Amino acid sequence: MSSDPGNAPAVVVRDLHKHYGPRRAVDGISFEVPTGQVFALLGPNGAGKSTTVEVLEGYRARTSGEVVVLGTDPGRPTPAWRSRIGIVAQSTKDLTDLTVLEVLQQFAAFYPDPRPPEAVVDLVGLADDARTRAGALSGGRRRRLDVALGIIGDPDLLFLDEPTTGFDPEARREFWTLVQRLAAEGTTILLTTHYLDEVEVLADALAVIDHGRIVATGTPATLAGRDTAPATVRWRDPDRGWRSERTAEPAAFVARLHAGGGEPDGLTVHRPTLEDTYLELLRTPAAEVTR
Ligand SMILES: Nc1ncnc2c1ncn2[C@@H]1O[C@H](COP(=O)(O)OP(=O)(O)OP(=O)(O)O)[C@@H](O)[C@H]1O
Repeated sequence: MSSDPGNAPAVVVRDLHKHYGPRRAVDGISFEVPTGQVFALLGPNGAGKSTTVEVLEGYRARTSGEVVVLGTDPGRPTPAWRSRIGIVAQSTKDLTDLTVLEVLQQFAAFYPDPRPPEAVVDLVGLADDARTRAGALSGGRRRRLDVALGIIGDPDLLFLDEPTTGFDPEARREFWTLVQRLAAEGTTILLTTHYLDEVEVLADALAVIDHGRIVATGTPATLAGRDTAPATVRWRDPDRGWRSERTAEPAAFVARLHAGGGEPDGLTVHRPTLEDTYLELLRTPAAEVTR
């Protein structure tokens, strides 16, 4: 039996490598996911996110490194351990002629302590489609069924791999609310995504991964020092047209501007957004990034 004290991190990754022949898909990454947190792995196509997650899920052998997930090495998964994790993968599962509710009832039978299927149907917003054939669902609603299948076993740790790709804006917001509910109930969530707004809304912490390496870790608000980065003040000078100034003290600068000529025309104060910071991290050679 593996040890899993309550305050231990849900996930520990130390110097993980995964090579496909000469390709270093994951090239020495380390991070921890504290129990109860929503942690995002963010990175461009081919960065190594899915490979990392598949190793953590116990579906891909690693080349080297230490990995502990819910107290267990996923390289040696047990049925009891599997029942404690939920997976919503990128590709949708083959669906049968069964209805949404029947599919969930069937999957619930695989777990020792599942959530009630009817409650899961409600939770993911599929109540109207409970008796729809699963194969007849639209793309977005099919994705909700994927999420339902991921949580039917009432997992302690849920992997969400690019969960909202293909969602319309309303469906994304509803999905975010669902993730927030699961997190509030204590589910630890590891999310991979390309969407910066999704990270900003959902993640307690994140790691940016590029070319198989982590180039920055932090919270969405403070990643790579963006909260203390200089601001850019922009305004239109009546004589000289549009002006801009980068300053660490934007309030003092705007006060001086105001004292010199009243209310500045077209005034904006801009600090780097998460997207600005992320794109800058990907432009910066790995050796120059402060971790
Ligand atoms: N089975 C495999 N055999 C060989 N190379 C692979 C295999 N799976 C992934 N790769 C390569 O490993 C690298 C990382 O891929 P991975 O799918 O982990 O990235 P990702 O960050 O999840 O990308 P995406 O956002 O596109 O899903 C890529 O260069 C990819 O081509």
